[in-house]
Amino acid sequence: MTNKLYDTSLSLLTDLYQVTMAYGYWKSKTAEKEAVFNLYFRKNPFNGGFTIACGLANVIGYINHFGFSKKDLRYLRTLTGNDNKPLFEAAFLDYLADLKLTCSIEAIPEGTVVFPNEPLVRVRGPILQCQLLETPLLNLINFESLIATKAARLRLVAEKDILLEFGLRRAQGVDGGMTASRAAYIGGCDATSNVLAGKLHDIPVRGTHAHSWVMSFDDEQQAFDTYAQVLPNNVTLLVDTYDTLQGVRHAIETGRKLEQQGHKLAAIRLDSGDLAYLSIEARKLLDEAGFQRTSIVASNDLDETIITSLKQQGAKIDIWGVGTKLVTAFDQPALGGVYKLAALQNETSEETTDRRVTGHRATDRWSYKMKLSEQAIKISTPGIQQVRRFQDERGFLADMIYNTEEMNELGRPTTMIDPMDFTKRRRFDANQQYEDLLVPIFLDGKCVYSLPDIHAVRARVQTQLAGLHPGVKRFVNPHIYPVGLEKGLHELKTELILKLREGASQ
Ligand SMILES: Nc1ncnc2c1ncn2[C@@H]1O[C@H](COP(=O)(O)OP(=O)(O)OP(=O)(O)O)[C@@H](O)[C@H]1O
Ligand SMILES: O=P(O)(O)OC[C@H]1O[C@H](OP(=O)(O)OP(=O)(O)O)[C@H](O)[C@@H]1O
Ligand SMILES: O=C(O)c1cccnc1
Repeated sequence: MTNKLYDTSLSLLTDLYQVTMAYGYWKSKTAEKEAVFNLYFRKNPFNGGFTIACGLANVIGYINHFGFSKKDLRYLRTLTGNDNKPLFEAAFLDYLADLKLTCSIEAIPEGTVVFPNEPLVRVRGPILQCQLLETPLLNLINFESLIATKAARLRLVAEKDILLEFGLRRAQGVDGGMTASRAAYIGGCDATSNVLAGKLHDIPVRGTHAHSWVMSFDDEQQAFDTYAQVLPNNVTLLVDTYDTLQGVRHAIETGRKLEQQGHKLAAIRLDSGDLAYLSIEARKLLDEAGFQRTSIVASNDLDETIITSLKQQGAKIDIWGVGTKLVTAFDQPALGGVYKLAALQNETSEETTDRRVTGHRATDRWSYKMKLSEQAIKISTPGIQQVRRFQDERGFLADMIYNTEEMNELGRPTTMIDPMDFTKRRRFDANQQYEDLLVPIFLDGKCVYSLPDIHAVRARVQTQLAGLHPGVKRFVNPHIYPVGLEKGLHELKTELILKLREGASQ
């Protein structure tokens, strides 16, 4: 976990504007006002049809260690405005020194398939605290979900083959590498080459050897034989340093010597050239020499498109080593998750106003909030949101976002409306099977969630993917999984948009 790596307070791991806004709330005496924020993304990455939720374990670690240390506060005290005077007054820093998070947080467990506009995390608590969490939560969830999704895509194309994550050397810094290794394993990799990730996250570690090993000997045969003598129980030989097929013959020769000593040649690795042609030819040479059980590993800038193509070409590859394009999410370097204010505790004076604004039943406690935009996709959804996933024995049918406050009053919602086209509606009858996806993680600042181990999270990804229709999982123009708003929430949102637009034009 992040905090194991950086043994220090991470509370300053945020954008300055979160601290200046926190100061603003404190100064204007609204810091304790209860707010609700939702964290969600607007588009699946890689032009795909699904996303894998990941990063919650690090969120829990971050929040459990939250607190401004003396050094943090000393640093904040040095910050100045454009008049060279301190940005924050001392009493605010004293407030931060004593600050303990009391937020209640619900989230969708790691390893769940999720879709655009669904709240992955919902934070409820004093607005100052919710605000301070925006940047770290986005940082933690966006990257890990992105990499877990990439790995899940690789797993889909690799099918039953072994998938190794080789990315550390190309990762975005130390934490990029550590976090990517964790998320890649959760998404579907079988092991990583990253030894520290193996130790900290309990991920299996695997590896072969580099060209330098071969180059450090006078000839390739000597290099292979020596490697096999030193590590007879872990022999995967990289055969492409000089001439790949000649390298395979040298590996076979080493394999024969290994067999005489009761060991086996586990695999050879191809790292350049035409991987389809070379793997087919290498397979022939190995089989003819009686090494049918020796596997072929391939690496070299692989991604899901190349692996698909290699499989279509009949490549004889059993193990895929994927680095750069996995850990850097090469074709889409960020998931665009956002964190938006969705409700604010009502005060008596606002209650009346809000009732008038929304004309809604359950607005006594909350003023619902949303961000308007010229772009429909950027309009946020108000409410204390939950996601209800309807399913049957064949898999997932649709996800309905609803307002938990409305549920208390209206009972079970049954009509779901497509947010992009309100004429598209779907009814779910009362005995339709469902699961509510967000579960309690923190209650008044106290962690109430017991984290599943990483292997269980990894297994969850596969069961979740099995619940999706194949069309949603295809890479080219995937079928769009239905996600809609519960009718009451749709109406609330529509009323609020109309009201805000009216207000803005006055
Ligand atoms: N048969 C194939 N079909 C599709 N893509 C392939 C095939 N064989 C290799 N590739 C991919 O083609 C890309 C470029 O390979 P290229 O031939 O430039 O590498 P190379 O021969 O190893 O050169 P270098 O030594 O610079 O790495 C790599 O991403 C590799 O995975
Ligand atoms: O290609 P990736 O998916 O990132 O997988 C990791 C790469 O790292 C190693 O190469 P190295 O960096 O030593 O040099 P190379 O690219 O010249 O092989 C390995 O041989 C792979 O090619
Ligand atoms: O073990 C390997 O073969 C390996 C590890 C990291 C990067 N490339 C290859």
